[in-house]
Amino acid sequence: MIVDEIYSKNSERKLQEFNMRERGIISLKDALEKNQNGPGIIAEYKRKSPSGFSNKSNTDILKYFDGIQRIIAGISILTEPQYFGGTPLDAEAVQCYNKPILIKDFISSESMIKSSYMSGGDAFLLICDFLDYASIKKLVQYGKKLGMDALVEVHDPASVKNIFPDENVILGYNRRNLKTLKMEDNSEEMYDNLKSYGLPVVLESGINHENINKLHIEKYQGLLIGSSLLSGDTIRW
Ligand SMILES: O=C(O)c1ccccc1NCC(=O)[C@H](O)[C@H](O)COP(=O)(O)O
Repeated sequence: MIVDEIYSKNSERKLQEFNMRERGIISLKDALEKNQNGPGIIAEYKRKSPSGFSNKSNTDILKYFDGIQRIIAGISILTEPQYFGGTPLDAEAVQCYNKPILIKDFISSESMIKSSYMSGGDAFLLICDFLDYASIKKLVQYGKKLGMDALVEVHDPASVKNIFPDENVILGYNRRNLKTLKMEDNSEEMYDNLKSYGLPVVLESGINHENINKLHIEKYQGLLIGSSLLSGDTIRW
């Protein structure tokens, strides 16, 4: 499975050695909780993805965020180069918008969290479908020491047992099954379970102008949107 491959290559990733932060931490969790008029949009930047997305319309990252900075609550950056065409330079570059930056890499170690922090990240991703409870707990607590929030994401209902709820945690439901790469939306069934933790919940993947009014988005504190916005889609509700 591609995602297993990505995790297995984490040990080969070149980590950020120099502190490229230009500002203090901006809490993604606070930004989503403060967002009044409905869910906050977390706009994701990527040049490509394993499910076949290729960014042809917005190849200039700063031009892209110049254009949408007024309508978004946060920024998601994939710095992974091989599968997403990313680089830590993307995270460093978007600090200028003073929006919370989520490093959406497949984080599996404290050194990757530290590297995300040094690149300008304010939050990081932990995926319950691939990391066990003990790892999620350890990494959430390490990130908390740096002042960072953790987006603790699930797709498979069986992975909910790996959630470690803490004050720096945001929960995410990924509509995409990262084991099959298929969009398998179980959000109706999963939402109440996730909401019972009393933490903000973000809906992720495959959100576009055609389905946004069918996804009951008013229940969520955040929407994580990549491909459709990068392809020029207009998202409004
Ligand atoms: O997007 C993929 O193809 C993908 C494949 C394997 C693992 C993760 C993948 N994407 C990461 C994400 O979760 C999405 O980039 C993010 O939720 C935005 O999704 P979208 O709006 O559909 O681009």
